[in-house]
Amino acid sequence: MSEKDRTISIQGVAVNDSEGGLLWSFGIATDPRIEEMLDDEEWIQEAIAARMRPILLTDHKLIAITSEIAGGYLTVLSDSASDVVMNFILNVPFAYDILNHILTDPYDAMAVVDAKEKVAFISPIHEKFFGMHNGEGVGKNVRDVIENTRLHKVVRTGIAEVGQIQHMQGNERVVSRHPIRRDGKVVGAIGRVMFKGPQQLEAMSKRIHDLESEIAVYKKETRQKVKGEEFLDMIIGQSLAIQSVREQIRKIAPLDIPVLIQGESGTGKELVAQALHMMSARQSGRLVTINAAALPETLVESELFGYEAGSFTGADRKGRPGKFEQADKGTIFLDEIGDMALDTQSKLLRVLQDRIVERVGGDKPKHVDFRLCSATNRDLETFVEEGRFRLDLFYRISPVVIVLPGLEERLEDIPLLINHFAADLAKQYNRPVPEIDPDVHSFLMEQDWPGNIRQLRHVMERAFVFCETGRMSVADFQSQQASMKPARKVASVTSPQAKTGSLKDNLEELEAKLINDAIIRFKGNKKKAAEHLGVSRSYLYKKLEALGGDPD
Ligand SMILES: Nc1ncnc2c1ncn2[C@@H]1O[C@H](COP(=O)(O)OP(=O)(O)OP(=O)(O)O)[C@@H](O)[C@H]1O
Repeated sequence: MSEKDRTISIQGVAVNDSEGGLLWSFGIATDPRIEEMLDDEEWIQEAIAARMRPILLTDHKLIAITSEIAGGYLTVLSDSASDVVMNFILNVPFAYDILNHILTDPYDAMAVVDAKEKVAFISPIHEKFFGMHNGEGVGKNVRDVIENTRLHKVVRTGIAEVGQIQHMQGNERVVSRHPIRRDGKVVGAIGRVMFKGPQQLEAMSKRIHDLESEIAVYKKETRQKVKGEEFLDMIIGQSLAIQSVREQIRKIAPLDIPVLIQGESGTGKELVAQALHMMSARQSGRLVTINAAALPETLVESELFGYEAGSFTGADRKGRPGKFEQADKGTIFLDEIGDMALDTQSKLLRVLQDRIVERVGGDKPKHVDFRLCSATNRDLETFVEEGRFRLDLFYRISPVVIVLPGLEERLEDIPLLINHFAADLAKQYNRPVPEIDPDVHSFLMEQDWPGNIRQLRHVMERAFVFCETGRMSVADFQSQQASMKPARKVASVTSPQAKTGSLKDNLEELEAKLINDAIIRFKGNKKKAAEHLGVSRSYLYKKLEALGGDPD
């Protein structure tokens, strides 16, 4: 503050004798209203006690500071600052003491600079901290007094800096710096530094850090859960059987244990594998699918383990990671594992035991971290008995087994599935969602579904594509009846010719008939026949083989 400012703010002075009588007044203190106040001993005693007293006149707001002097009292009257300051002094009888506390608080030091960046005030504790004696810093440029200060910058920019860390005397301190304005103009800046014990600060910062990490973990878990639940919701159905499947997935997914998914073709094994992956902690890794039935024997090793550059003719110049490497930190989904050649089974077993892969043509074994999920529509136990599947591999892949029900075990889910596919197909073909006649539900619930949900989807798709009215009726499905004979009626037609009365024999016979019809209808084209039946090609080949037909 300049000399000029200082004289301007003092508006008047008065001297009282020791009895409280007014002896002399100067400036605004000569105003009769003020003189009357000052001439009152009680008022003087109260002013002494409070150290600061407000004087509110209609045209003036003043602050009186009264001190004892030899033989009487001296009162200095100055202009009040803002209304807030005035209210503070008016309402807090110990306002002076608070100001004194703020200026001398040993845990919360203060420094004030003027517009010329000179130190106008610095708390005694702060001065001591910098090894200066009382008053030594005042009047000096703040940069020469406070290490790493930015108060001069705050004076220049007028921008506050709150909660920053300042390195001083080998310590990290939390500081806040604020510009101070009068009539909109920056007249100085105030800096405050927390001098709390370093242990307290460290403990506080550690606690904040711990809480932040905890929150991050919860956030990640919630995100994973929400994302995972979306995949679980994709498994449509409210039957007890499908509810139990969803419950098993929920329980098993977070555990890093191998899972075997068993179920007929088209029952949703791949959907389950996706949900298991997305509901596990590995969801940000990849879900890599290997179709074991389609693995060409000559390329098994390079497919599964990858290869190094130039390891065989036709190999990629840079080399390529195999499926296991791609699944590192993720999940490997071995689909149709029952159809895996015995030789390949041994190779697979080695990786499952050691979790180490070596690229073809390479010499650097690599550890891979994956969760194993396998699926089959085969009866693996029988395969093991027949020597077509390794027992040790069977144990490795099946600590937990999820068995998916065939569609005939949950016919009550058909209406839900129909609605789901209708909405899905409408999206896929960019058409409005069709209305569905209620008797479509009962009609489709009466059919036989050897190809399960995949077959139901195909049937829906064909009907949807040809339905031009925006309303699907039974007629839209009747044309496809060759591929979905009514289960109950067919059973009664075929039972007289069946070898025995058992359901299994009847179903096998019916299946053989349907396959035969499809092969005839598509003039031996197995791809089309499999599509029409809603089964995978490999399933059709196996069936033809079993029926003694020519799979090729
Ligand atoms: N519960 C279900 N809800 C909705 N769609 C399903 C459901 N189950 C299967 N699907 C759908 O049926 C089709 C076949 O499912 P998926 O490929 O998962 O069967 P799969 O058991 O793996 O068959 P395959 O053994 O022939 O490979 C997919 O289009 C899938 O989205």
